[in-house]
Amino acid sequence: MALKTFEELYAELQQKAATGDPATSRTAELVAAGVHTIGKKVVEEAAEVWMAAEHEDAGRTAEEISQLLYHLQVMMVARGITLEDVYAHL
Ligand SMILES: N=c1c2ncn([C@@H]3O[C@H](COP(=O)(O)OP(=O)(O)OP(=O)(O)O)[C@@H](O)[C@H]3O)c2ncn1[C@@H]1O[C@H](COP(=O)(O)O)[C@@H](O)[C@H]1O
Repeated sequence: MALKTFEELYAELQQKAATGDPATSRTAELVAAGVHTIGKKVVEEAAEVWMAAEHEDAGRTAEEISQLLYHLQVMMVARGITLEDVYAHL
């Protein structure tokens, strides 16, 4: 299985937000829905990471973390925040 990097996912999501069809792209659908909707997903996925870390195995926790990272990237794309904007604070 070819693994996707954080940078590759971000580039894909930028493309989906710009040209994707909300009927077939979850990213385009979320970006069209807006920051309020995306923010609720970020909080929901963060809670799922916490619950998985406390009560489930590492594999399930990793899956929830991937969903949180996805939704954080969707928020970045929706707000026009680049990877460099974030890396500058790390
Ligand atoms: N990595 C992800 C990814 N992770 C999570 N999700 C979405 O987040 C959902 C998981 O959250 P939930 O379990 O809460 O799902 P849900 O209950 O159906 O969500 P709600 O509709 O209720 O809000 C999944 O069903 C996906 O819709 C993702 N959607 C897309 N990607 C990747 O993003 C790229 C672009 O995808 P599209 O924009 O869909 O083409 C592709 O590489 C995808 O693999």
